[in-house]
Amino acid sequence: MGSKYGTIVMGPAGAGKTTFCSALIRHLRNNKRSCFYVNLDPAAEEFVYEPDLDIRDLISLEDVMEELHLGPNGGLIYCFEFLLENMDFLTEPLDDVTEEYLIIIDMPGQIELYTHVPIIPSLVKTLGRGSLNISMCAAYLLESTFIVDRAKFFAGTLSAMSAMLMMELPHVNILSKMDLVKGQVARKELKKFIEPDISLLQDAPESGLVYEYKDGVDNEDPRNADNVMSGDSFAKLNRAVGNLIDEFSLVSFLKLDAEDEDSIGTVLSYIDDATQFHEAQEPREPGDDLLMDADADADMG
Ligand SMILES: Nc1nc2c(ncn2[C@@H]2O[C@H](COP(=O)(O)OP(=O)(O)OP(=O)(O)O)[C@@H](O)[C@H]2O)c(=O)[nH]1
Repeated sequence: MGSKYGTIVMGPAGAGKTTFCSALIRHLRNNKRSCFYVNLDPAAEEFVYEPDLDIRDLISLEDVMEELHLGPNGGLIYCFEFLLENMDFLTEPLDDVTEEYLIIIDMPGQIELYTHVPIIPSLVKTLGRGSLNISMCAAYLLESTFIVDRAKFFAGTLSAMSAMLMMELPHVNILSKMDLVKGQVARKELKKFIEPDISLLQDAPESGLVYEYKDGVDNEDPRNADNVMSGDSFAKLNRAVGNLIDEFSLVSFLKLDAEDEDSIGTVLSYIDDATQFHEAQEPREPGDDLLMDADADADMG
């Protein structure tokens, strides 16, 4: 177990990452806990709480785009490659952070940074290794308004899973901006998204299916369709994706409303569990293990 604790806050653009970081910092301060806030978004603009460490002091996306004539995504990848070559910028200040701090790392919204290229996974490995040895957990935010469109919601769930696979970290999934769907969706309906219920995907209307036939062919025969997928294949694909999510039963979401202290507190307690911060604070009494074994035996019996 590491003697430093941290969370890396990820998720698609606009999911509410920076707002969540601010809410988390506010909550930690209210509860007399310390935190060390790291901004790794080289295109970030404004912060409620000034970062303790900011990638923009090393490199700015604007400069990279201007000087190297790169677009925003290529520029971002360049910034992270530059950071990886200059890891002292990150590791030296973090070396001095002590165990009572929660290190909060605010990431950019381009999900390809964690799902397509191994840049962030290798950065995370560096932080978790060696003298730093930070016990990390990923906090992955998905916007709750996605649930109005099931396909979009499940695509978002897949991106969360993809990040889980790439990062190989304890992972907390969060549905952000819950205030925007509160009162709009019945509690029972919402539950099917919190613990993704794949029947939602199977029941999805097969809208969007297009059959296009070439001229002069038998239009009754789907094999002559010039494109896309038949209704059957589409339903089959949905089923396969649904089963994949279902078998990966680790995917469930915590509800977050950045203005609601209780929801922040709940998310924080999951982060503390995932980083094993809780465990380090509450050392077990000798004999606890025996008690647990006895309980387990009783349950088995
Ligand atoms: N209603 C509501 N709005 C929120 C909440 N959290 C964030 N927002 C809004 O969502 C927008 C995006 O929030 P950010 O925190 O900037 O999102 P981000 O994920 O950091 O964005 P990028 O860094 O650009 O990827 C802002 O207008 C926020 O005010 C929330 O809990 N409720």
